Amino acid sequence: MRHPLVMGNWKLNGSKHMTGELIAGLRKALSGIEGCGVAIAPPVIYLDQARHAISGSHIALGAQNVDINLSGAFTGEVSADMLKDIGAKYIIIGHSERRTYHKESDELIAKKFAVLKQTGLTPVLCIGETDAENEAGKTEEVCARQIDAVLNTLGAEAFRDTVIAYEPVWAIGTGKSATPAQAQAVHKFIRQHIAKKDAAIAGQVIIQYGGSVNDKNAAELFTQPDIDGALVGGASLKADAFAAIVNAAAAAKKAG
Ligand SMILES: O=C[C@H](O)COP(=O)(O)O
Repeated sequence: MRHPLVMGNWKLNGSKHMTGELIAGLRKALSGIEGCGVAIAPPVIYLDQARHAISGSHIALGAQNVDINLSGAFTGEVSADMLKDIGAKYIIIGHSERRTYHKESDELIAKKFAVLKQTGLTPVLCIGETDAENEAGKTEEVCARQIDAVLNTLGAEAFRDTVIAYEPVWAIGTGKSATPAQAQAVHKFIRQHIAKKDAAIAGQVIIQYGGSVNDKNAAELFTQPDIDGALVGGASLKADAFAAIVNAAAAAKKAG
């Protein structure tokens, strides 16, 4: 039975002070929450501090990127082995900011997915269409292509115990979230697309929604049957807002 996962992607934000304060606030606000997984992905330089700060809590550690190589002459990169060593579990790959600013291709992202699986880490595969693609009615085509890069190279089994984050690019950081109905339609399409290869795998994969999720709109998004939590950017930088989103996911799980 799959469960919701709410994950905070801090992106390029934070400091030693902020990491300590935010995690202390989260621990307080999230104590006793059940039925919803929680993870945070601070910048890589704060992972070790964050690992100590979340120790003994239900908050899992995540990271925002990984290299396809495990070691060697790859200046500036961070490997899956290193992320595992530092205690990270959920690793975001294919975020639209990396696809856009770092020109990451579907093929490269599929390789990242593979190295994470080999290392025993959990990929959080971000997919989603741009505004222009949405306007052109290409949402399903784009999402299918981004999933197929993994499906066609690693097979449906690779999606066991993994996470997909549907993040329409036009909704990220804009304050303009997809409506619950819009998001549900795409999430259903994603699950059905994987189910064409393996229904059991499709049924257990966690499909998060991401894109301007906040403490006001989260509850309604989580009433949708194929939305399993959220990948949260801006609102994950405030303990109260992030905790409210986690609470909404836990309440939705309890209700239904
Ligand atoms: O990874 C998170 C997403 O990019 C969403 O960011 P946002 O919540 O600031 O729109």
